[in-house]
Amino acid sequence: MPAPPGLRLPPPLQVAWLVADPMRFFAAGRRHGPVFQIRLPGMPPEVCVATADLAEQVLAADGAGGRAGAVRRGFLGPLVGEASLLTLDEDPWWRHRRLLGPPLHGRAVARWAERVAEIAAADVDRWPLGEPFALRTRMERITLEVIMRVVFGIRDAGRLRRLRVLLPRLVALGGNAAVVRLPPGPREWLLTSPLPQRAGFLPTTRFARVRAQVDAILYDEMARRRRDPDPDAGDVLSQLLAARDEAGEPLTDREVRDELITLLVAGHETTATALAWTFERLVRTPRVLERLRDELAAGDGRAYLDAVIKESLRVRPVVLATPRALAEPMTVGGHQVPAGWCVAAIIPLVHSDPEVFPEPGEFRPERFLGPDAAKANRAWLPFGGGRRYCAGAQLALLQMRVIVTEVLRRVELRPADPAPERARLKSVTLVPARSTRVVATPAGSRSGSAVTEVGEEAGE
Ligand code: HEM
Repeated sequence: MPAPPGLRLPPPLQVAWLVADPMRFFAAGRRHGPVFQIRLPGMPPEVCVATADLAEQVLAADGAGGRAGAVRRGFLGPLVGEASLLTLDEDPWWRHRRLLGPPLHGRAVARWAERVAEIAAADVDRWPLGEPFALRTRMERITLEVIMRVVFGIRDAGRLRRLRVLLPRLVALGGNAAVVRLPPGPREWLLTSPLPQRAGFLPTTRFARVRAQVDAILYDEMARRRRDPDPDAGDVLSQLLAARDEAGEPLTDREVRDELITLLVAGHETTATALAWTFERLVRTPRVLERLRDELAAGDGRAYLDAVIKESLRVRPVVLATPRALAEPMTVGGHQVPAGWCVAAIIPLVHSDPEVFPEPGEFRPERFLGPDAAKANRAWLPFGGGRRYCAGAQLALLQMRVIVTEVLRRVELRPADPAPERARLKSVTLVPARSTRVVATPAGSRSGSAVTEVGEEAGE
């Protein structure tokens, strides 16, 4: 069986192209066929696929030697640790996945709709009116607040104030190339030994200091809640402390810490970016924005709102790919892929297959409402798939429904600049290059639908 064809450029040029223009880079790979190979420096060859059927084959690797954790460990390990859903594989991963499932289930997160709406409303009320601003930054503030309050369950105002500063710093420094690209041995030495800890100018030292400050707060929260548990607290941290695995064992504090940072890293900027793209598309597609406003004002906008969110995540998916390192060889689209290589569904390519999504560049939520909705849903992969399907998808969708509704009932938005925003690569995500620059004005007399309606059905 032949190896898949691919780009012939040397790996350093491939990575330079990927960073400069991710969409053109993958479009160039796609010209070799729906299964193609890319080579990035210091990484095993990666076999990329571009259709829903092939993506299904790739995601089937999860049950057959495909390791998502092994791919992520190198760049996420220093931040999320070793006991994280993102970086674990096999049995230890499965144990964590079962313990994190219930607090993130649709029905469990639905009860947070009112809280999310309050957080969003308080933020929107502070937005500048009549002048351009970056909407993505505001969305990051809102989704960070959601993580701190409903995932970490922090109530103390002083702690919230400190974490509002520390958490974005932690994520930025933990993703800094000067920390991520170091080999594990020297990195561990720089992060933990007393000598380099005196050199405050080093990015590793700055990262280690912020990490220690955040960890101190989280471990203290855990100790308080263990001392004085609140059976009615619905936050994820409280539920994780109470959870027991099949052997009746709880997660250790270290494991809980790693999972809290995991939920922050996986859930904060991704959701903010998804919201930023939703508004970036809405303000440039007045027909859709008008219909959404009208349906929300009429009180039964849930179906159209969901279609808008799905279409936004289709046409501008936040996460680029679903890579798996292969412990066993596998066959994809008639090509043999050896053990040690990676396979990945490239989400924007799957989402722009004209067989499933005619005129794929058009922002048309009706695709998810009409007779072809079932076909569209099968090829819709913004949260990945297989066993490693996004653990926070229900929380992300709940936030998107509630926040879009709250924003539209409070302000009118228009683009600061008519040209659509390009996608820029930020780590493994695609973000709007200008951070969704918009101008807000107070909303007219129309108001949105009840937030409780939006939240109550999140478990569906
Ligand atoms: C719109 C926002 C989001 C998008 C687009 C997104 C997308 C994804 C994708 C594509 C994956 C990889 C799936 C795969 O490889 O097959 C993933 C994994 C994950 N996501 Fe999300 N995500 C979002 C929000 C969230 C939120 C809010 C949380 C939690 C608070 C979260 C937690 C996770 C975790 C823990 C994983 C790792 C799952 C595992 O490997 O078992 N995500 N997400």
